[in-house]
Amino acid sequence: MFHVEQNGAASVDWDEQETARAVFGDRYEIAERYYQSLATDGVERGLIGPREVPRLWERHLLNCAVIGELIAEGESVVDVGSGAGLPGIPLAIARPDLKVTLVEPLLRRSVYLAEFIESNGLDVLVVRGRAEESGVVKEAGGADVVTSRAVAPLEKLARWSLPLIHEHGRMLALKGSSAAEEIERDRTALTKLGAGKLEILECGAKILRTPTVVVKAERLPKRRQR
Ligand SMILES: C[S@@+](CC[C@H](N)C(=O)[O-])C[C@H]1O[C@@H](n2cnc3c(N)ncnc32)[C@H](O)[C@@H]1O
Repeated sequence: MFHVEQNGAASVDWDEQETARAVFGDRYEIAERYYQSLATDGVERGLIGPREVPRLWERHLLNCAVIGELIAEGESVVDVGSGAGLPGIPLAIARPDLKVTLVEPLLRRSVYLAEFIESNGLDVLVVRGRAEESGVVKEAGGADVVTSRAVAPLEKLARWSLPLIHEHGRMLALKGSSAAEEIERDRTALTKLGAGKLEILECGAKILRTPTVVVKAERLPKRRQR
C-alpha cells in the first residue's frame, strides 16, 4: 500500500511499482513495455536522456498518466509536441477509452512513436507536423482536450493549442513550478487568444510524491471572446 499523509501527499514509503499498478491497472504490462522501450531504444535514439532512466516511472509515466483525472470518458485528446510520447502515450495506456492523437514535427520522434504504437497494438494516431500548420489543424483539430508538456511558454502554447480544440474544449498544459508565474505574465495574451478562466490544478495528489501541476484553460466560443 502507498501511505497518504495528513496533508494528502503520498509519503516517503511510497512504492513506485505499486502506484504504477494502481494507475495502469490491467494495462500495466503495456506501461512496463513503454518503460523498457524508453530506457533502451529511447535512450539509444537520443529521445530521452540517460539520466532520466532511474526516474522514468515517477517523473514521466506516472506524472503524465494521472492527468486522466481531468479527462472524461471517451473524450478525444490531441497531445502537442509529444516527443517520445509524453504525456500522450501513458494517457492512452491508462485510458483506452480516449481517442488520442500525437502531434510531433520531428521525423525521428514520430517514427519512434509510430513503431511503439504499432508493436503494442495501441489505438493512437500520430500526425507528423507542427501544431500550428493548417494541415495538422485539419487532421487533428476539433478535439475535446489538448495536452502538452515542456513544449513552449504558455502564450505560444495557447496560440498552437486552442485552434486544435472545439469551443468549450480544454487546454491542459503540464507546467510544474512555473505555472503561476506564466499565468500572470501571459494572462492578457491568452484572453485575446480566446482562453476563458485559467486554473492551476494538481493531479495525482493522493498517489504521487510530487503531484502533477496542470494549467487548464477553456476555449471560449467566439462571441464570448474579448
Ligand atoms: C522538450 S520536448 C518535450 C517532449 C515531451 N512532451 C516530453 O514532455 O517529454 C518538446 C517537443 O515539442 C516539439 N515541438 C516543438 N515545436 C512544436 C510545434 N510547433 N508543434 C508541435 N510540436 C512541437 C519538439 O519537436 C519536441 O519533441
